Amino acid sequence: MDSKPKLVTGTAGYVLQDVPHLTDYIPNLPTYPNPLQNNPAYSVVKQYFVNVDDSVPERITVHSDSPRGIHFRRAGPRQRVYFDADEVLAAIVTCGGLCPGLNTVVRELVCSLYHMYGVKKVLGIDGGYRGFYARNTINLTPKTVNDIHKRGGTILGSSRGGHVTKKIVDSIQDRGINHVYIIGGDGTQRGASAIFEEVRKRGLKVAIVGIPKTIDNDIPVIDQSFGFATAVEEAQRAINAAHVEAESVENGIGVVKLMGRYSGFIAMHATLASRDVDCCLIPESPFYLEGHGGLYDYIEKTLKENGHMVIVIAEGAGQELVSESIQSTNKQDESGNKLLQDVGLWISEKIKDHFAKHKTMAITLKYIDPTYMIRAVPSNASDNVYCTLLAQSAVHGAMAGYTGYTSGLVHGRQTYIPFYRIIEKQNHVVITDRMWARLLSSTNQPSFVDSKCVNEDAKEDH
Ligand SMILES: Nc1ncnc2c1ncn2[C@@H]1O[C@H](COP(=O)(O)OP(=O)(O)OP(=O)(O)O)[C@@H](O)[C@H]1O
Ligand SMILES: O=P(O)(O)OC[C@H]1O[C@](O)(CO)[C@@H](O)[C@@H]1O
Ligand SMILES: [Mg+2]
Repeated sequence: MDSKPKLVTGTAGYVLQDVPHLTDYIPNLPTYPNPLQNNPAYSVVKQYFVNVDDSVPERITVHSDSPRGIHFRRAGPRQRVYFDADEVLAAIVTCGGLCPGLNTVVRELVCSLYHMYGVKKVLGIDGGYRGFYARNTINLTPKTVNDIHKRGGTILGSSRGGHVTKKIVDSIQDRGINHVYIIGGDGTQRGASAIFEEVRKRGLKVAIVGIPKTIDNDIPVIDQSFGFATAVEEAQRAINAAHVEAESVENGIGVVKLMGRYSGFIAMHATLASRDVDCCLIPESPFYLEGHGGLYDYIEKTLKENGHMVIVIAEGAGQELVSESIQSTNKQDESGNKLLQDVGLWISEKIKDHFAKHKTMAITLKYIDPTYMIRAVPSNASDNVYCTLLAQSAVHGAMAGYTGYTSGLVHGRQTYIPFYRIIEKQNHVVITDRMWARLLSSTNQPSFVDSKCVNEDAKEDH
């Protein structure tokens, strides 16, 4: 059975959704003074250690009569730790699709363990979850990871599928691993939660820590996932190319397909950043092609006014329309994620066919699909800083005996979030939210929705 959520309540409706601690199921664990107390880099910093009561609110927009609401435990170093440095054998694994910053997180986990806590035994698990069953692991030291943040991808390798909880925990137990840092998206965090439950059931002194990774930015609760900003930045190159191509010919249309299986954050942010995009189509906002207020109408109007246009489409957008014209295959990847039809190619053909058939105007359309280019690059400077803080927070938490949590940024503060909050749902663009309204007013595209049909319950402020 899954462990129960740990809730701490206080006055005025205060709720702390706390994370598990090793002492919840192992009594009388010895503690040690935090070695950072003797580290000149940290000991001079006033209030460096986090107060045990510090927590971060989930919602920061409040009214005078609002209850204090849900909070998460603030991340950071504690006065006392539950592991002696020599006792720790840490393992790091990267799972799921690539994302800029994976190598930075790996590097900073290794360096934080070594330099802050004096932990010398750190293993890299080769090729995702299935690597736990493999014979080989990769020895990680500050020297071997020194410049890996300059490279895209992950030096550890990654994979989809292959998660067998019991076999993974057997491997953790057999090897004597007692810190497990699991970097990955929603599927990975589900896997990490299952590993935590099994570890707890077996009563093992093993900290299981998740670090959220996804360029789709579809992990809930956290402000933004690492690598997302880099992916959005890289997407600008494709949009720029589409714009240059489109404005160089009469009635030129540039179509760019960007990643985003179920969430259109990359497309939305890339559009807002670029200002050259006239229409952004995302999975959360159904659209239609024909008739008044449809896409064809809008394209015709924009071309008449500007002579060219750029359309950005997220890979998961309009899948229901694609399935109407191409037979849906229901194919899945090894992790069980549905494999999508190529909506970029489909919409490009539809637009070309429409204008050829109706002969309203001659158009030239160029389709750009940067796919893996936006996630295979190394992380940019701000993502590198973000990855560093995430990794350091993850290590502080494990050393302090916390477990079963994802390390994440909430309103600009590092926190420890219980797995059940991370895996309960996916983060989506809320089309009744101000951010989408900002996009609509920047592109001037039709909203494709009838305001009367908007579900009031779906409204959320950002
Ligand atoms: N429900 C689950 N329980 C246990 N393991 C899971 C579950 N879902 C996925 N996994 C495992 O997690 C790993 C990664 O999952 P997935 O391929 O879905 O990528 P992800 O972590 O969601 O990242 P992304 O979607 O950003 O690429 C895989 O090894 C998969 O087997
Ligand atoms: O081809 P792969 O490796 O399965 O990855 C594709 C998927 O991974 C992601 O980048 C992250 O989930 C999605 O946007 C995309 O659909
Ligand atoms: Mg996923």
